[in-house]
Order: sequence, then C-alpha cells, then structure tokens
Amino acid sequence: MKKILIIGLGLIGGSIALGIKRAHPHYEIWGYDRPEVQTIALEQTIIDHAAPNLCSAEQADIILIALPLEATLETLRELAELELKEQVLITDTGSTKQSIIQLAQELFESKKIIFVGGHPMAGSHKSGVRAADVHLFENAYYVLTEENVALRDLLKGLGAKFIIVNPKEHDQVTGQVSHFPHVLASSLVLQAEEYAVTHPLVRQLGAGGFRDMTRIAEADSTMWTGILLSNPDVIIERIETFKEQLDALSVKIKAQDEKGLKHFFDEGKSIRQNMEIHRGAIPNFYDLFVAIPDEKGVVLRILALLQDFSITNIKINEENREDTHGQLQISFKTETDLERAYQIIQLATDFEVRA
Ligand SMILES: NC(=O)C1=CN([C@@H]2O[C@H](COP(=O)(O)OP(=O)(O)OC[C@H]3O[C@@H](n4cnc5c(N)ncnc54)[C@H](O)[C@@H]3O)[C@@H](O)[C@H]2O)C=CC1
Ligand SMILES: O=C(O)C(=O)Cc1ccc(O)cc1
Repeated sequence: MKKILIIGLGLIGGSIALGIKRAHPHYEIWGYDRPEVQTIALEQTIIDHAAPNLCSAEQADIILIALPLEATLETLRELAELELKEQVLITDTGSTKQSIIQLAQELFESKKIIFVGGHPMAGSHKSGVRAADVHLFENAYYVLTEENVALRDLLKGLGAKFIIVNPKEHDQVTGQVSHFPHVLASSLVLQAEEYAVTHPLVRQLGAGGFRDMTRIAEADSTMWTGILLSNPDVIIERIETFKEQLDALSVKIKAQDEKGLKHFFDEGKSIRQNMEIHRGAIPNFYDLFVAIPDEKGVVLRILALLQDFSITNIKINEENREDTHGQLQISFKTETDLERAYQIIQLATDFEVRA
C-alpha cells in the first residue's frame, strides 16, 4: 500500500489530502503539522495517521509539502538530511516556483530523489485546516514544473487540469495574475481607509464593485509577504507598468478624451469577457447569483427548485441595495447545470438572476 506524507495540513494540504483519498481510498495518508492541527485533521478524517515528526518521511513513497514558502525551503533542507526511500517522489504547492526548484536541484540532484514542483491555481482568502475542501481544485489549473505520470495519478481525484510550466515562466505569469492583484486589493483598501479619515461615508458606500475588487485583501498576510519577497523582480516590474497605465489614464481624463476613455473601458470589457476566468475555469465553480427579496422562506423556495442538482456551495452575500436582502450565490459543478438552474429560477420566480 502506498504511503503518502503531507507536510502542512492547512487549506491546501488538507484539500489535497481529501482529493487523494477520493481517488485512492486505500492509500495511507500521513499528515505532519502542529499537534493541534493534526488532531483536527484526524477528527475530520482528512488524514489517516499523524506523523510524530519529519522522520516519518523515511517511510513515505510520496511526500507533498504544503507549507508557507520559507517553511517549504527549510523543510526541503531537513528532508535532504534524512534516509528517504530510493525513488521517493517529492512535490510542493508553493505559490512561487523558482527558489524552490533551485534549492531542490541543489539538494536532490545527486540522489535518486525525484522532485517536481507543483502549484494548484485555486485557493481562497481563507486558510487553515478547517477551510479544507475536496472541491477546491475542481476545474482549476494545477501547474507542474515538469511532466510526471505518478504525480498526475496521485492527484487525479482533485479534478484539476494539469499544465506543465517552467519555473521562470510560472513566476512571471503568476506575478501578473495572482501576486499583483493581491498588491492592488490591499492598496485599494488602504487608500479607501485613508480617505475615510476625511470622508467617513467611504466606509458605508462601498458597494459590490469594491467588495469584488478587495475580497483577497483578507488573505493571510504572512503568506503574501512571503510570496512578494520570493518574486520581487516580477512584482516590482508589474507595479511600474501599472503606474504608467494609471498615468496614461490620468492624461485622458484631464484632456476630457471621451473617445479614449470609452475605448479604455470597451477594451477591458471585451478582453475580460473572452478570458477563461469568465467561463468558470479558474474560479473552480460555475456560479449563479439570485437577488433575494427580504421575505421569509425565499432561500428555501429557490433550493426546492434545485433539488435534483449537485450544488457545490451556497452562500448569501450582503447587498448594499435597499430593495434586496442579499445575493444568493449558488455554485454548480458544470456549466450545463448552471444554465439549467438559471432557466428554472427565471421561469418559476420573478427574482433577478445572473450567471
Ligand atoms: N491559500 C491559497 O489560496 C493557496 C496557497 N498556495 C500555497 O500553498 C502553501 C500552503 O498554503 P495554505 O494551505 O493556504 O496555508 P495554511 O496557512 O492554510 O496552511 C499552512 C499549514 O502549514 C503549517 N505549518 C507552517 N509552518 C510549519 C512547519 N514549519 N512545520 C509544520 N507545519 C507548519 C501550519 O500550521 C498550517 O496548518 C503556501 O506555500 C501557499 O503559497 C497555493 C495555492 C493557493
Ligand atoms: O483567493 C483567491 O481567489 C486566490 O487568489 C487564491 C490563490 C492564492 C494563492 C495562489 O498561489 C493561488 C490561488
């Protein structure tokens, strides 16, 4: 029976453990983390056994490290000191890849250990073992720094789409689409708060747009500090080009360049509409939003209409509009379900529905 050791049982390690179990119920999953985290992981049957220390890695066939970046580097150094099995496969989930791959090459190249970098391109602003979710990576991309059939097989229960990307390219691309957006989200929140000192209404009037733009500002600060520090050149360069973009926009506004401004918004709109994220490939669910009036039993009525659907998540987002109580967000596994649910709710109710 294969023994898998997962080091770090937080959001990502916990979710991967659940995904491995789904496809390989007979694999033995060992987990290493702080004792209190291990206790929760055992209680929630995320892992089969708690590893008492890192030496348990010596019995593992596959080791998956799902730790913050600095701790990942430190753990690689510790693993290199152990008597690991011959041909053991080690992988990680770190949000940047160059520094990890470089260190793994230095440590393991002369041994028979196989190291393949990994990065699931889905997650959440939540962290910790309690946020672990078997559906987290469904339909999301999962970057591998090189092809490895055994790793693909291990992770097949996640329902992710594997893609091979070299570490340098990975850090450049994620610098743009993942790391830089976090810089922007937190900057926007801080800018608004500074303005709120003289304009306190700022705190009340932020609506859906502000919420959508800033959700990720609630992400874990230690993790994001580590990410920025491990991809500095790319992120600084992205900040600089963004400044230029904002400057060009200021010039258009000052010049009352109506055509230029409309072109700016039209281009942004059309590019976004054609992006994969719009088609549900990166957020891992197909989401439907229903504006629910402030009436009793409304949520139950909608859910009753969707009885035969496989729903992966339901939540109610607060709404600042006066005429609605909130937005019911229902996540489906497939686009077909999303479209069918859309039709059913539209036909049966007069609620505003959007996908
Ligand atoms: N949160 C996200 O959305 C995503 C995160 N990642 C990457 O995955 C990795 C893990 O992230 P999360 O699961 O979100 O973090 P998390 O904070 O939810 O989990 C990290 C776990 O590691 C444990 N830990 C920390 N240092 C340790 C050490 N020295 N020894 C043993 N356990 C230790 C913590 O107790 C915690 O349970 C990070 O490298 C992150 O960059 C990748 C994709 C998405
Ligand atoms: O909260 C979100 O939408 C994210 O951006 C999740 C995320 C966080 C870190 C990663 O390395 C990859 C994905």
